[in-house]
Amino acid sequence: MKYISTRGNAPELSFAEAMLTGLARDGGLYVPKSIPTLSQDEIAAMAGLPYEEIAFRVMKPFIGDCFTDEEFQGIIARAYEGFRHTARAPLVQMGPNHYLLELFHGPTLAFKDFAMQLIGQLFQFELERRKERVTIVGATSGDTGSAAIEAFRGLNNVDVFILFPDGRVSDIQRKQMTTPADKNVHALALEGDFDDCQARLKDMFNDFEFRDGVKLAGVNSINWARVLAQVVYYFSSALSLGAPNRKVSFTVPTGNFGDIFAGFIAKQMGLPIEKLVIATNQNDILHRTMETGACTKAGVTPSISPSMDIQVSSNFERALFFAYDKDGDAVTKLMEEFNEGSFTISQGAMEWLRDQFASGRASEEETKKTIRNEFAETGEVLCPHSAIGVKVANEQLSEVPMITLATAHPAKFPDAVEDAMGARPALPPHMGDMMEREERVCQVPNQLALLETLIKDRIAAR
Ligand SMILES: Cc1ncc(COP(=O)(O)O)c(C=O)c1O
Ligand SMILES: N[C@@H](CCOP(=O)(O)O)C(=O)O
Repeated sequence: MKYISTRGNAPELSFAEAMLTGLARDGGLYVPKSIPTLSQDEIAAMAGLPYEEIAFRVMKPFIGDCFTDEEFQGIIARAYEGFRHTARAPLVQMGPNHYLLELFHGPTLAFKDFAMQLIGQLFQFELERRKERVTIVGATSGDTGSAAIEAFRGLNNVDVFILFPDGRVSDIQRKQMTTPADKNVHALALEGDFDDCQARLKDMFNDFEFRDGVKLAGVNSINWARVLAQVVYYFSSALSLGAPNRKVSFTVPTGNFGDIFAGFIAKQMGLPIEKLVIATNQNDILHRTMETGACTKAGVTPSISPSMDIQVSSNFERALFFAYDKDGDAVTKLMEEFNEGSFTISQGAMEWLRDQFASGRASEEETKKTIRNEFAETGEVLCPHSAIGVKVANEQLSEVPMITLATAHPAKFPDAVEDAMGARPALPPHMGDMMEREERVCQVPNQLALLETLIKDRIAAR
């Protein structure tokens, strides 16, 4: 199994190499050269199996010979043993044909734990085997950062630096990133928004002297291994509702497009998915693009769903690569135009995208109303991101069962939830004292050179 860049101008890599590399050296994102498929019988045979076994069968075709079966099964077992729900990703019925996939039972209460716990184990295994160390730099709008810190804290062969937008994450998200005392964890509050954090991260990858000097690695969904781990719960949830003999649809609260792209991969592998619905908040560049064919930056407006406050949606590039028939030059050109503010998608590519994805958006008021109404009608307390999914899913319901991804625990966003429904969701007991814990954070300007110097100095001081 080989991986190629969406910009067509970087070396082909194995799974392990692509995982440790992060962003391709031509600025693109790694994707599998061809997407492996599972037969309907192979999918049917997974019904009723534990999550870990489904994970093994779904991901194995993508890893080539990088790990033996025994090694990979051990890695998966260790990744999910800390989850607080035996099903790992349980389904809850919201209506006659609508289900919620609860993805917040991992250690940091967000769907990011599914991938981050796995790549934490994969990195440890691979770095020990190679006797190497790396510097992880991550950009976060709140959840990726906390999940990455939890997965990599305390490791000797990894330093983890997390850039988050100062003042634009929830208090709990900030505390999750700034309170771990481990010496290898560095929380950096950047002056700017998430797009600035992600842009500086990509700049660091494109500065080869810095990249090679610190042995830079990435754990955002630019890293293919992140996307792969997220493919699994599309299978596990669809199987619970009768796949492959019954089709299902998914609605996915979307920001950086990683989670819904994982759904696209599940479909390409043979999982019978009727619809994949992109749900955005008021920062609705993806919804506008799907409607008009023009992808135009409009600046980020802070919302009550801060983890989705994104305009430069990294993984959309992976979708474009497939929409343009794997033409790396065409993708490079679009991305260059986007750097200037906007690009227009060709009619053929747009038809392909509309065939693969539907879309919708939720305003701030609609999000709050959904939290309030769903609690009254079903008893389920939704986080604002999940509520956006539910609002958009409700507009797309049909005779095919709809699964909406609940991407975070409501207690990560207590102010927004309380404002919407008048009650404050409680944190699980292991995080009950979170607000009293002491913080360690460094405020940083949005300047590449200063950030690189800070990272190099911190590593040298270790
Ligand atoms: C809670 C939550 N929901 C939804 C999203 C959007 O996911 P993606 O970026 O994979 O589209 C994120 C972060 O990206 C998130 O943290
Ligand atoms: N919402 C994310 C943004 C980063 O997304 P990623 O999936 O590319 O890591 C966050 O919470 O940080």
